[in-house]
Amino acid sequence: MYKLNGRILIMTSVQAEKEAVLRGWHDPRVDVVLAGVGPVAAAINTMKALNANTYDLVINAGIAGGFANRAEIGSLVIANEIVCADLGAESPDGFLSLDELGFGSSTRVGVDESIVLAISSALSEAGLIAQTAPILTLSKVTGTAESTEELMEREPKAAAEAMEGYGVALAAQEYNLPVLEIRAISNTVGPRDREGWRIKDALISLESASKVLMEVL
Ligand SMILES: O=C(O)c1cccc(C(=O)CC[C@H]2O[C@@H](n3cnc4c(=O)[nH]cnc43)[C@H](O)[C@@H]2O)c1
Repeated sequence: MYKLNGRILIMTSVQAEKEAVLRGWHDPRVDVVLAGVGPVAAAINTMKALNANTYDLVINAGIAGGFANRAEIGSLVIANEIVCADLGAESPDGFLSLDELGFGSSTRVGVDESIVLAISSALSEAGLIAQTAPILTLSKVTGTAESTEELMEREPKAAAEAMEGYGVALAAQEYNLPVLEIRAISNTVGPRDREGWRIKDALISLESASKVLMEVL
């Protein structure tokens, strides 16, 4: 069984996500801090939080879009890799990541496999629908069939996309801290349909997951 010894920083993008986490996770070892929306705000605000206090683990938690037939609405995805999916260059032959362009900055951040395994097993044992898979970070919500298809082809293992994970992960890396990204699926990635977002359902899943995380970590 995995048990963390120390303090945990949880970054959520908005207040509703913060409240969902705090409804599930009552723990003096935990601070839940707002990251803002997007990877840049998330990196800046995570750095500020890490500057102000000492932590042993950083978690980015929130809602996300799930790719069709990979992650259903209301289910949970725990990142086994945090991938920056739009940092690079378009070309007639497809997207070129920063790594492929030779800038030497990795756009993929790894996670501690033992923590991820412990969490996903505990979530499944608690009866929640959970999987581990890469989670993509993008600066904008994918909103057309073409860009969805391109992304799914380019990242065949990715189950979800959100907008903060990579920013939070880079800040955690600066402090040599392990990082996790946990997302509850609110919508299916595809042509923009804001009415179809099931935010309430996703926030309930996030609350349930937080209860389990409190027991595991
Ligand atoms: O309107 C509300 O009540 C509300 C409650 C909680 C969260 C929100 C947000 O709009 C959060 C934005 C946040 O969600 C992530 N997200 C969700 N779906 C996607 C997606 O399909 N593609 C990319 N990001 C997505 C993202 O991390 C945003 O920061 C509203």
